[in-house]
Amino acid sequence: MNVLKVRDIVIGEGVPKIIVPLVGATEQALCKEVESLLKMKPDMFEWRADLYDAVEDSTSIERTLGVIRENVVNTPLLFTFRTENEGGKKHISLEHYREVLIRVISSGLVDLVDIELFLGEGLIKELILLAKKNGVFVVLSNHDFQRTPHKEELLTRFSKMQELGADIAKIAVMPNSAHDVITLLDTTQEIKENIANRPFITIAMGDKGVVSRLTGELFGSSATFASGVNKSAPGQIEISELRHILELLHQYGK
Ligand SMILES: O=C1C[C@@](O)(C(=O)O)C[C@@H](O)[C@@H]1O
Repeated sequence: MNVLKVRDIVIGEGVPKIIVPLVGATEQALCKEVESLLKMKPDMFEWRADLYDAVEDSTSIERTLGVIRENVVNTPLLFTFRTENEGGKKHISLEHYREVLIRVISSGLVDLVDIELFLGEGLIKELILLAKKNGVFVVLSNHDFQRTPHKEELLTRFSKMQELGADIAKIAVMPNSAHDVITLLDTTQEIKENIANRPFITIAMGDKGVVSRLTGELFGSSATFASGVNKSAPGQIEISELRHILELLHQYGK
């Protein structure tokens, strides 16, 4: 599998990289959050801009993004506007989503952007092209907060993400049983062995899925989301606990 180098972080080899979401609603809250989380040395920050109060104002988003960029220093920064359909907190028109993403990608302030697979091929292709021009990596993502689709469906979605040119493909599902967690892990293993030619992330969310956030090195998922000041999705665990378990599993997985 090819690795992806983002600043000083190599994604796709060794211990899965820890991504911490920034969930503050104001610039001030976000600055405080970055200040306290930097001490925990995450591998990457994700700004969940759908949780930001002034989300309707793309000028304000860009300004705050500039402040976050300055504060995270050299830590890679992922910009995510999660739509309501896939677990986001605010309703946003497709038009506004496009405007925000174009602005963010062109700003020179982020290393990666999240784009949802189900937003439609036209928009995805346009944004990926712009991202490539601007040297921004693309995480193509898909989330199901209700259930775990069957393995064939997950593999189809994953292949589509690679085909569209994702630098990282990411799938998060909700398990309703232990069997669903096994489906996610089995799919992950299959992707690693037979499909992936670049790093990818899989997650089973919620309490039942916690094991999937810990075992990426064994099954193939290259990064995992920890909770920072707050969780941005169910099942995230705290960064130092997560790091301890990842390193423990790394020792025994060699
Ligand atoms: O896509 C993801 C993964 C996630 O949903 C999780 O389950 O950890 C958390 C989100 O912040 C992020 O955008």
